Amino acid sequence: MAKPILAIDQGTTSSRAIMFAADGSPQHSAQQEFAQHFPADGWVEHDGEDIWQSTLSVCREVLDKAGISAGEVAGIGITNQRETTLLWDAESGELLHRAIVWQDRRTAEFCARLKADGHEALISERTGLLIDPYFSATKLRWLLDEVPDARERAERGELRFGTIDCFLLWRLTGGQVHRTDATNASRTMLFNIHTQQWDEELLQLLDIPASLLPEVMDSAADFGQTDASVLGASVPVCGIAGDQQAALIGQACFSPGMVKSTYGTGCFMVMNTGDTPIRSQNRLLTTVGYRLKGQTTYALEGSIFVAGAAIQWLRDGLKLIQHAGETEALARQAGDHTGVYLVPAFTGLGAPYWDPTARGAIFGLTRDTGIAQIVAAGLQSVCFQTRDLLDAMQADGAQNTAALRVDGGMVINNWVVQELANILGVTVDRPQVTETTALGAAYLAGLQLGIFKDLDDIASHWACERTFTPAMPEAQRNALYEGWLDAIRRVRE
Ligand SMILES: Nc1ncnc2c1ncn2[C@@H]1O[C@H](COP(=O)(O)OP(=O)(O)O)[C@@H](O)[C@H]1O
Ligand SMILES: O=P(O)(O)OC[C@H](O)CO
Repeated sequence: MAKPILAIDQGTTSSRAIMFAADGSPQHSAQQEFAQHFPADGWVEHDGEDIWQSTLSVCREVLDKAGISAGEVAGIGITNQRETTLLWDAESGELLHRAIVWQDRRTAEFCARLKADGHEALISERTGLLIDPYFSATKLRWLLDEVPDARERAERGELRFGTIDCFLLWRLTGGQVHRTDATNASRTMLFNIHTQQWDEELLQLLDIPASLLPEVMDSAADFGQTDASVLGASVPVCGIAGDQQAALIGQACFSPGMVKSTYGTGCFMVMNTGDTPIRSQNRLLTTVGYRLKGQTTYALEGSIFVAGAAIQWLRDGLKLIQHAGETEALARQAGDHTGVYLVPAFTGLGAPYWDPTARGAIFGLTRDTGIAQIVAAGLQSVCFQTRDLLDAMQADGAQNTAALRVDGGMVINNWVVQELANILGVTVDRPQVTETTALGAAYLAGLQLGIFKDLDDIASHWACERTFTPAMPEAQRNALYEGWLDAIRRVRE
């Protein structure tokens, strides 16, 4: 029997490892949360050592649970929170600063200056992105400017930059391999998605020394062998993709027009657009969906910064609930027309608004409003934000959005998924395996290892667990959504 595949899913709030059998079924998993640091308004950091230690520990735990040694694993696939930026010393591996997380807005002013100086057209054309603090480039520049001696050391070639995949690969290989894949590179705002190379002109514009950057590989490739001392044996790392692209693969969205939406800390809707990098007219991102055998498949993406994070805030900030799981029953109690809207713009608004200065608000409170109504509004905000994205995608010409494939930690909540179908007015399919991010990483590794023949072979493994069909009159759907748009207008004033 073919050996299993170990998938590492390094997410925003936790690190996970899942052992997949050679047929793609999940066998064992381990998960560890780690600390979030909020040193100033709009700043979000992770300790790179926490990321590394939690990843190592879940890998060891999952090997233990499976009762096998690392030598019995066919290969490793890595998927990761994207854009989050680290800088380390090439010799000692010492990190120069905590990771600046994708949600972090500290470079908003610098981004505004880049826009005012008229650089957006060039950056968009080359990278498919918009100028926003979300992407790695301005975070890296901030590190070079603010960490003592960093720029001088970078110019002497002593430092390495990496997104989380790249950092984990570096550590797993004992500091031997400095590589990333095309999906992660496409989120840096330094990578030319047409030529599939780091863009010299953008490096100059942003004052980033090229020696910092990793080699960019296909998403299924021989990235390197782990150092035997790390997991107890040397294992090949043969798949890497950013988590939203990995979910696209795990959801088998391989034909142009197929869309998936993942609900974790944030929400990311990604549509396969085939070999054409479609330029959005509605402030969506053009990005690399996956690159296999040198062939790039592009995608259109809508990124929302706060989805499950709103539920965490209800739990940890407002202390209205003790566990995310309680929200489903509360939302059912809330009643249909509460008129309460929660806009979770804690770190600004992502697609399609891209407003780093907006902040959150709750509207429509009355004496009848209680915990249930606020919780329901928190869950609904995720559905309304998805509607913003779907409308933008359809305005960009998306034809085939009759069914949306969903996954991520939030979709366990049946109320949310039903409400999503209601507010979108489209069918929503929830697959049997909702850990599609890790599954996508396992598929990539499996492709490289020859465990899966091709994308058709992978697609044949996708199975729907439940279909949610819209059950709300159109007039009600539109009236509810109008209320949301009004709330958005008010947080942006
Ligand atoms: N039953 C639930 N209802 C609503 N939200 C939930 C539920 N269970 C988990 N969540 C939310 O899902 C998120 C976790 O999803 P996950 O995919 O693990 O996130 P990430 O990969 O970003 O760390 C958390 O923000 C949590 O609040
Ligand atoms: O950790 P997640 O699942 O919320 O995903 C984070 C995204 O990759 C950020 O772009």
